[in-house]
Amino acid sequence: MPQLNLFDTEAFYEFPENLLEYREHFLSQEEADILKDQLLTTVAWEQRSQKMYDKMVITPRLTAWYGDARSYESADSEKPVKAWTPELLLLKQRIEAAFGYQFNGVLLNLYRDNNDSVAWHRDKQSIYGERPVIASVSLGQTRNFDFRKKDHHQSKYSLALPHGSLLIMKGDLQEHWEHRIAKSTVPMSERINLTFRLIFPVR
Ligand SMILES: O=C(O)CCC(=O)C(=O)O
Ligand SMILES: [Fe+2]
Repeated sequence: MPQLNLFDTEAFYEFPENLLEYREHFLSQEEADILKDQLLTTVAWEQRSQKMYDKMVITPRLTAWYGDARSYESADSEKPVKAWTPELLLLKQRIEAAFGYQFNGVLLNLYRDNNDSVAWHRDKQSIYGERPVIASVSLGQTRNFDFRKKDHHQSKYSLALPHGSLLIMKGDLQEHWEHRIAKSTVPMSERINLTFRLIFPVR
């Protein structure tokens, strides 16, 4: 497994290779530049609120959902889903062709600067159970993607996700590991992350 860096050697843990697939240069520099500019200006970015320990807090990043037309009626009002744009559909099809997985929706996150983040969590919303396959494309500012074992927080991994990279999370990853993008004290420019998922009922 290339490019998996340990957070800290004391917290060493063998990261199971069957949980991740990684392509550092999935998109060329030019493709990634074009897509990033396009998404920054055309996506319907929204700032949402989420419940955290019984309080509503503003999500520290902007988000948007796009997906299959047949998913609209299943989407709750908290998560309005827009129809695929041509560039998002093309990217989805390219990942599907390269890896043989299937997706019907994508969650986009925009981290505007070093103060934007996503807290430790697991992604278990899939109707396909505990072992969803999620394909994550990163554009713009390189940020560290941190993992920790759900029931053993000292077991940590951190992976820097650069412009144009693709990370696939699969197997028991969401069952046993949490992940996050931490805030940073270092000034940073914007980063877009797209997570393609199979999340809506397929009929
Ligand atoms: O920004 C990322 O790389 C990950 C985002 C994430 O974990 C999520 O949207 O569930
Ligand atoms: Fe996530």
